Amino acid sequence: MALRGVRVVELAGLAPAPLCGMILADFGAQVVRVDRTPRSAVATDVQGRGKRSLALDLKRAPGAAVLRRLCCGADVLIEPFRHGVMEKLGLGPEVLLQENPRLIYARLTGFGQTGKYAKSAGHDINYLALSGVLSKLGRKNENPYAPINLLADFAGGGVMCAMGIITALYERTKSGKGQVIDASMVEGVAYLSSFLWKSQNLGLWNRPRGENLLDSGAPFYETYKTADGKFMAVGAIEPQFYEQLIKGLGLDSDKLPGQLSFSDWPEMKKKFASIFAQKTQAEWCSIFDGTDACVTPVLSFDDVASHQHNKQRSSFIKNDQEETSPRPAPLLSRTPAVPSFERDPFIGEHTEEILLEYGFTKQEITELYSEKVIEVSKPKANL
Ligand SMILES: C[C@H](CCC[C@@H](C)[C@H]1CC[C@H]2[C@@H]3[C@H](O)C[C@@H]4C[C@H](O)CC[C@]4(C)[C@H]3C[C@H](O)[C@]12C)C(=O)SCCNC(=O)CCNC(=O)[C@H](O)C(C)(C)COP(=O)(O)OP(=O)(O)OC[C@H]1O[C@@H](n2cnc3c(N)ncnc32)[C@H](O)[C@@H]1OP(=O)(O)O
Repeated sequence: MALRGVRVVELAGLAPAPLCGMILADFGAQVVRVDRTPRSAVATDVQGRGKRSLALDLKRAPGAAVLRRLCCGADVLIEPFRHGVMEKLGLGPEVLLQENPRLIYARLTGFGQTGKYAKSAGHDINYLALSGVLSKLGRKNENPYAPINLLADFAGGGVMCAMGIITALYERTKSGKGQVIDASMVEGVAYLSSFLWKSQNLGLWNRPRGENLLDSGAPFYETYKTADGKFMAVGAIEPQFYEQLIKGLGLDSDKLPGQLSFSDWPEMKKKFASIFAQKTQAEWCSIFDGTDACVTPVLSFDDVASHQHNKQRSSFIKNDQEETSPRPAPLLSRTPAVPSFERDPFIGEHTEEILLEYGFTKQEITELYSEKVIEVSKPKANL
């Protein structure tokens, strides 16, 4: 796998950092998740695939010292706390990079390491709001709408941070040096929205929210309910594809207003909606599959893995617990990701083996354990 041999220490966090660690693990990195003690706490990381867990109390000086030693032997540290937390623990970048100048110290936060909000709490919706992107999302005459926590937490956060780490790893092959990554989700999601900024002069966004080409204003870029209560997604932007949509709907384009006649869009939406409501999703699929009309079913999580196209590409996988999830993307031809099929780790499940691997002696481990700096958890037998 592409990242084989890369050693990552991920400090347990809420949602974005766990995705970042999981991506690196899927592509072959050895990811150690540092969980809090006590180990009786339930892991909140549902993206623990391929990781091992070490339970360590960072608030105690010997615990912080353990992390410093781990970072001496690691390539990457991912920390998900607000600015100042690591410094307070004596684990700031100036300390860790001095001890290991090759370390890539990734700081994945909402607001970044500097600025008015650097020390404030926040969540996806707040980062999305501050990036300007949230103001663009939502239907006509409705409040801005945050599409789950996908955009800031995961796209602008976890994925962007993984990109930063891989870029820094590549740069290190030339310089031999690590560096600090200040991955702010506000900036990550703003960067992700570059197209919106760069396309402003094209007139794509001149109208109020929900009345533009790609923000649910256009009838040919919309979802429509079918006779069986399901939905179809329509993305027929280019005129040649729009023509196929019109044909599939059984309409005659000579009798319709022009595709880009904004004032007719609300009426056209009503027309399309009433036609889509006359057939089931399966019936619409049989009409549009194999055409270039850019019309696809809106699949539920129940249906997605068994859809023929996804099945043909094995886009979804089942782990040993029979849980379905998306296969890592993108597909690399020679060195594809090989996700673990095992269950996620329990908190502290691998404490001892990780410490041994990072050069701690049995004696040291016993002392850390008796001082309650680390915790060790053995999975219970399934009786
Ligand atoms: C919208 C999403 C969030 C969705 C998350 C949900 C999926 C989950 C949220 C709540 C979960 C539920 C809940 O936990 C209850 C149940 C628990 C059960 O176990 C499972 C079921 C639950 C129902 C559970 C289910 C789900 O998991 C939830 C519903 C987001 O937007 S996530 C993005 C958030 N933002 C960031 O990550 C940006 C950077 N981080 C921050 O800004 C802050 O960390 C944040 C998120 C605001 C939290 O602030 P907080 O004050 O809590 O933390 P920090 O200031 O960062 O400081 C951390 C402190 O912890 C100490 N520490 C860390 N590690 C250790 C250690 N190993 N040992 C000792 N101490 C440690 C550290 O020193 C800091 O201490 P101080 O505060 O004293 O400095």
